[in-house]
Order: sequence, then C-alpha cells, then structure tokens
Amino acid sequence: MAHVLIVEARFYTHLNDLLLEGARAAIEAAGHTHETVTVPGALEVPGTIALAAERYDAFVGLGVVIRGETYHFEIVAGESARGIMALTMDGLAIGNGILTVENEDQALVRARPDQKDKGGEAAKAALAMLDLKSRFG
Ligand SMILES: Nc1c(NC[C@H](O)[C@H](O)[C@H](O)CO)[nH]c(=O)[nH]c1=O
Ligand SMILES: CC(=O)[C@@H](O)COP(=O)(O)O
Repeated sequence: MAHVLIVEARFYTHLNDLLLEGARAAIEAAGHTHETVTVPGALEVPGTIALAAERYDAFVGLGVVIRGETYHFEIVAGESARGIMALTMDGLAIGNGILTVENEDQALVRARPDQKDKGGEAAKAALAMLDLKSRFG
C-alpha cells in the first residue's frame, strides 16, 4: 500500500474540489491512502513536493491555471510543469494534474470526475510511476 500526497493549488475553489474528488477516488480505488496539502497557487506545487519528497511514496499536483491578459499565464503554467518535471527526473513518482486552460468552461470539463477526470488521471499516473520506480529504481 502506498501513501500519496496530493498537493493542491487552491486558486479556483469549485474546480479544485472536482479535481480533488477525482484524485482521491482513484487513489482509494487502487487501495492506497492519501493526504492533502493546500498551497496558494500552481507555482508553489513543485516546491512543496520537494519539501515533502522523503515522506511519501508518490505525489499528485492539482491546480487550475486560466489564461488572463498578460504573460503571467505562461510563467505559472510553464514553470509549474517545469518544476514538476525536474522532480520527476530526480526520481519522484508524480502525476501532474495542473490544468492550463483558456477559460473556465475548458477547466470544468477537464476537472469533472464524470467527464475528463484529470484529477483521477493524474493520480493514476503517479501510481503508474510508482510501479515503474519499483521495477527500475
Ligand atoms: N494565476 C494563477 C496562479 N497564480 C499564482 C501563482 O501560482 C503563485 O501562487 C503566486 O505567483 C505567488 O508565488 N496560480 C494558479 O494556481 N492559477 C492561476 O491561474
Ligand atoms: C495565470 C494568469 O494568466 C492569470 O490569472 C493572471 O491574469 P492577468 O494576466 O490578467 O493578470
């Protein structure tokens, strides 16, 4: 049984709740346990995973980044993904469920567990990486 840390950037509460629901359901369906920590925004997700790296078997990053008027979108979307990928290359089992979308409608379809269920998908990816880690690590 693995213990998974969900790191959720609580920027859009109603969308986060859906991502969390999907991620938690996927982890529980696979017979694992989880805890959740809430951080201010997507940029804080990789740093938080790095701080907790030794304490959990796998990690799920959740959040929603919606394009605004400025270049800030590129920074938040790109740097959060870059940070998560850097930690993945260091050998951590992580699923990236940070949505990077043009508008709220796109986010809603992707967050809803009965639609694209990107929270659940990210949790399954984290567990798949954990399996690969035990096989090759
Ligand atoms: N605009 C969004 C942000 N921005 C906040 C940053 O992630 C960060 O918390 C701030 O710059 C302080 O370091 N975060 C999201 O998760 N989603 C956004 O759409
Ligand atoms: C991530 C963003 O683009 C964002 O929420 C910031 O919006 P803006 O560029 O309009 O300041």
